[in-house]
Amino acid sequence: MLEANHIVYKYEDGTKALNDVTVKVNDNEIVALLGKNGAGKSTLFLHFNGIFKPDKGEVLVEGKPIKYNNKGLLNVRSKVGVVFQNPDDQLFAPTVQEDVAFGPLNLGLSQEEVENRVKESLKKVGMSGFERKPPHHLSGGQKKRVAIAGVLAMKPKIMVLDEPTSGLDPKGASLVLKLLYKLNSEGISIIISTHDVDLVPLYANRLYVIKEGQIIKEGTPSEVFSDVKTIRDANLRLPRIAHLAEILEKEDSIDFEGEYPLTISQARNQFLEKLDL
Ligand SMILES: Nc1ncnc2c1ncn2[C@@H]1O[C@H](COP(=O)(O)OP(=O)(O)OP(=O)(O)O)[C@@H](O)[C@H]1O
Repeated sequence: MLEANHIVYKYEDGTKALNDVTVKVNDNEIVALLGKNGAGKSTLFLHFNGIFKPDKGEVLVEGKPIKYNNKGLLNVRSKVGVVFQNPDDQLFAPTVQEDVAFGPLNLGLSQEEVENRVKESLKKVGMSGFERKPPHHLSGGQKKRVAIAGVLAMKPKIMVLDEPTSGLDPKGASLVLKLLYKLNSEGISIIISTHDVDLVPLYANRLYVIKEGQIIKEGTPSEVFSDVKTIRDANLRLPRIAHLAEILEKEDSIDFEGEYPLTISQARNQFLEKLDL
């Protein structure tokens, strides 16, 4: 569905932000890219819809390399929707309605189709009724949802979200994640960047860990978080529940056999079994 193969990218000042990065999002997957500040997550994501062109390597959408001409980029942007880390970088029209309409208008769709898409997208993100508001009058969580609506209005097959829960309170974060989960169940493949290790096991099918512009681990949440050394090496921490299991293993000799629980339900099952209750 979406592939970045051996991407190398250097900024103009000489910072080598990506050094041979290969990641893949399969059909209908939710993939998370985990990495500390400055690891290269945003730089990689800006390659996914052709905003950045790699110095080396290539990005493929539905098996075809991105073409960096106007037609090619329009084609990619109708398939791959990128939601930036900071919604203020994305929302610039005077009203929510105009903002969400911007992408579909650029696709050359009829006024009627554009209006339908705006209505449908705002409904999906729970922002109907905000059409006339200026985006800068919205809260952080509302801005994120309008930014997502703007991408949804393009009817993408793949959504790329840079830290979709950062800066949101727990309820706001949970609303956004539930929305992404729903969109995924409707057939959209998703890749998210984050350092929120507690939420990741709840939604991601597969994880990549990036450090200093290189992928240092790939696998299911359980495979990745069982590799405690790599997680710490990437300057990340274990999910709280796994950390509790790690302490119980060290201090109370409870053997989790290399597979720490990551969610409350996994913990319940494993604790009941290990503690023989
Ligand atoms: N415009 C730029 N010019 C020069 N260097 C940059 C630029 N933007 C980012 N970098 C550098 O590239 C590297 C990767 O940055 P990037 O923003 O991709 O990291 P990130 O993983 O998204 O971090 P964060 O979690 O803080 O958003 C960092 O060393 C950063 O300082």
